[in-house]
Amino acid sequence: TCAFAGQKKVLAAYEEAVKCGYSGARAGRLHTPHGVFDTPMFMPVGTQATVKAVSPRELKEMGAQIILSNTYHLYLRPGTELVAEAGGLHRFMDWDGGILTDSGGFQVFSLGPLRKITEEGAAFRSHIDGSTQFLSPEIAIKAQMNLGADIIMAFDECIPYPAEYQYAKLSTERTTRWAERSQKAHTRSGQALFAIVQGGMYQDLRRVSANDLVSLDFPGYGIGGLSVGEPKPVMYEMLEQTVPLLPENKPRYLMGVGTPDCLVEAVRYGIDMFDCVFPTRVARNGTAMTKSGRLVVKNAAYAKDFLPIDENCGCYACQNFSRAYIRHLLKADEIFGLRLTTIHNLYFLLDFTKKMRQAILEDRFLSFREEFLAQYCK
Ligand SMILES: Nc1ccc2nc(N)nc(O)c2c1
Ligand SMILES: [Zn+2]
Repeated sequence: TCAFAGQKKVLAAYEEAVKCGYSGARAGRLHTPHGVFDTPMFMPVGTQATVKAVSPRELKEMGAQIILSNTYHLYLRPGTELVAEAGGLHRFMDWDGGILTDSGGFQVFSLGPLRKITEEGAAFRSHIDGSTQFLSPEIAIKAQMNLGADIIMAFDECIPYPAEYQYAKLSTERTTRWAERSQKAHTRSGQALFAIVQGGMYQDLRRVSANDLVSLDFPGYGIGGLSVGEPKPVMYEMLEQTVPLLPENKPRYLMGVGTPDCLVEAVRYGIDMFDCVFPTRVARNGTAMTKSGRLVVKNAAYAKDFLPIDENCGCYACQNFSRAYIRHLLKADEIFGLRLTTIHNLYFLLDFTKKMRQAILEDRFLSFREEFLAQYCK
């Protein structure tokens, strides 16, 4: 194992514990006002100030450290001033762990039906009431300061896939100018602002974006514009181009990823943080995640299967209930069924990142990756 390299800096400081093997994989610790958290880490998504179908107490029990919320949604409803009056997002949703808020960049482009992007910002129609709305770096940062998350994101444009080179170039350059405006608008101490690398699927634009943002000196870096429909090998190629340009002593956050096979590849390239709606979303249509792939517990095959989803899983669902019972609940549209599949899927990913961290610390990450990928069918 390589030597320890850590330097303590204020907020979202990244203390690299161990770098191993011939991969970029590393195990670190992220310092925030709400605690010190282990990486690699998976962050459950709580878009509207709740991780759908589970309580903060259950999240704590399953080992969640930092959870995500979305500025776009909370800005539209109930409003970020209201959350500030309630004492901030931690108080509002009774979560005393870490919170990271996304800036709205992605949601505007994926949710807002009508949108117009200018140098100033993005005009869009609210998906709730169709009203005309506008987000800019200044508005998005002010909203995130109101919410009071430990880590907030610069306002960016998530470039759609595919995109013409020229469009990707102009958009990436604008995202860098927006990052600078985000930095200037960010006046709340005790809160870390991460920039977001863009560049589409173009190696040179990815490198320019990373270099420009690193020279603006942020405490951490998101990698955006990926997991937007591109083939996985293309995503990995963009990681290979981008991650080595980001400072070793700062956290790297791959946004919107993902499935376990993507996580283990991204960790190999040196990613520390992940978020994805996938585990909670597929849980709600009765799909459970296992180390051998997906198990659609709603299928008739499990009607009389009295084993748990996964016999080796330590989660509340697998410790107490059978596939037959969970299938029955899902078929009967019982809310508890969704809760059990959600609890299992979140526990599975949180436990998976813990296993990757352990493998890195014991300098056996590359063999861990091999074994996992051999068993996991995509
Ligand atoms: N795949 C994703 C997911 C979330 C994102 N959020 C922001 N702000 N920007 C992106 O490019 C994202 C990409
Ligand atoms: Zn389980």
